Amino acid sequence: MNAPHRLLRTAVVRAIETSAAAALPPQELMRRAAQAAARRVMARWPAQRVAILCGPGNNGGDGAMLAACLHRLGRAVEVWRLAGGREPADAAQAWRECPPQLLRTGDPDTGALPADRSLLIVDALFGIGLARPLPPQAAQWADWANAHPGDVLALDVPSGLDADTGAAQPHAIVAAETLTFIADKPGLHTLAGPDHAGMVHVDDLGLGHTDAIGFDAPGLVTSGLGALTGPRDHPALFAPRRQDTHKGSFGTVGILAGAPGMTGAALLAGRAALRGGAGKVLVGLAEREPALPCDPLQPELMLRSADSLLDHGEQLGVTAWIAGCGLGDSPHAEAWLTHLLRTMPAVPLVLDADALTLIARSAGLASQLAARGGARVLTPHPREASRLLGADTAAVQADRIAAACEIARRFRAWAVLKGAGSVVASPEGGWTINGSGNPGLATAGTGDVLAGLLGALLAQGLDAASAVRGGVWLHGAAADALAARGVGPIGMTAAEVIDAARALRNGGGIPKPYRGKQK
Ligand SMILES: NC(=O)C1=CN([C@@H]2O[C@H](COP(=O)(O)OP(=O)(O)OC[C@H]3O[C@@H](n4cnc5c(N)ncnc54)[C@H](OP(=O)(O)O)[C@@H]3O)[C@@H](O)[C@H]2O)[C@@H](O)CC1
Ligand SMILES: Nc1ncnc2c1ncn2[C@@H]1O[C@H](COP(=O)(O)OP(=O)(O)O)[C@@H](O)[C@H]1O
Ligand SMILES: [K+]
Repeated sequence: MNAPHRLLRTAVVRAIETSAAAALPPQELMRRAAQAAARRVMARWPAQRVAILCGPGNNGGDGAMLAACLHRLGRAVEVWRLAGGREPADAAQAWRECPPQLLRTGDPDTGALPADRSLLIVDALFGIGLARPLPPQAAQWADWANAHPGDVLALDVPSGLDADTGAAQPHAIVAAETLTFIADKPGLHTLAGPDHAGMVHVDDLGLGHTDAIGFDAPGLVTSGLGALTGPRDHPALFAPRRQDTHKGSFGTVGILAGAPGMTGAALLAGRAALRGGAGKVLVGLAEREPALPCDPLQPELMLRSADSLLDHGEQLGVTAWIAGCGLGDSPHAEAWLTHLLRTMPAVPLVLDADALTLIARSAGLASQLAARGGARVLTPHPREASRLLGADTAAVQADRIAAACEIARRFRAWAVLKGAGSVVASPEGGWTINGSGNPGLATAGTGDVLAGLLGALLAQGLDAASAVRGGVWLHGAAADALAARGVGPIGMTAAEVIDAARALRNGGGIPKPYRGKQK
């Protein structure tokens, strides 16, 4: 297995920074940050004129030192320095080293600079230290940078983006690229992070792999240390199948879903489970007498009534359950879910959509869930998460990592908090952010497809961590593969995601992460 792509919350970055700085000559980390930025500018923007916008703290210090480096390399570079602020020692030294003739007074947005791709703007206004709204002058400069037709390179974090949560202030910088220092940060990959950070590059400032750095803060480690999941983290998805196998080798998925009017949700989950590789898929429709005898477009699915499936799940050999997609929240739905939670307690279970609403409003169901022995997976979108936590949706989105970890802790289950940069939290307290996916998934039915894929992977015997993290990655990567060939993001459909996921598992090329805004 590859080393994980670490994501560190600011408190952990600060702890590493402090211990590393104590062991190094003064200014050394900032010097390394500026040199890394200069290397990136030389490689990616070899001919552009460079305008560097600097803030009052050490992020501005990085910018001042970058200006000095680029000047030494013969590049045309100009620097604007935000008025006011308390100047840390490293930044003060950086300004002493910045040749004064590079410094411009006034504002950069006067029309004197070229308004085209021949100008690179570097955002060194604020990094991980911004704890207040952008001051008015910084907001004005950021508006100008965001309207610029050429690229913006953000140092460490796009100014105005919260490095921990991905929450963006009004006027926050929208960068083509972010060069982030010491380690990658979760806020660059969830919520508004991907829209503001663009492509993220990491420079560890020579501190080595962050796993190897000792930092004396165990409390920070559980909450502050996570990982970004990418294609190399999920080898179990791509394991070749043995020849000597049969349909019983790949598990049976049982699905409790699809109240009248919502049959499609059940069928999408069923098709995703089948094409996600399950040997057999049984769909128990949430109707007394299902109106649909079979799915004419997927006749391999075995349709039953919910009662029949729940009564015979054990005989039918179900190896993973999915419940909730279009299930409804009627008393019948609650009774079926109660029945299911008592059924085959060692079998893995994925709860989505209405099943989450039912769990949220019944302490009895929640404790039945926690009492089960097999893997338990909850896949809320932010609204469903808010019900599970008894908080409002804004509070969930204000710290998606904290929300996902709290759901996992409270319900003793895996939690997938969906949306751009889905957060996956384990019942043991670990968290990851999924690095695949794009707005093509913002369409009805893709959540049903995710539930189907997760159920299929669990039924096939993947361990819970591989099934949940791998399934979430696969779902997003399928959408990325579709977008890369023009099937979306606009107009992508949930059913298309299923076939793209199947192609990836069978050796289809791994798509690059989707990045929407490229000038
Ligand atoms: N230290 C190191 O070893 C290394 C650090 N590195 C770099 O340093 C960055 C972190 O630097 P930082 O801590 O100085 O914070 P930064 O992001 O520059 O912003 C805070 C500054 O802005 C000020 N300020 C905040 N809000 C404000 C407002 N609304 N309006 C006005 N002012 C406001 C705030 O003032 P204060 O709130 O403290 O009064 C403070 O002065 C990090 O992201 C990386 O780029 C790298 O060189 C690697 C080595
Ligand atoms: N902008 C986006 N970027 C990445 N993934 C997204 C985006 N919008 C939606 N998704 C993903 O699509 C799925 C939507 O699930 P959900 O909201 O439950 O849809 P539905 O209930 O219609 O099936 C989730 O996996 C979510 O993470
Ligand atoms: K910045």
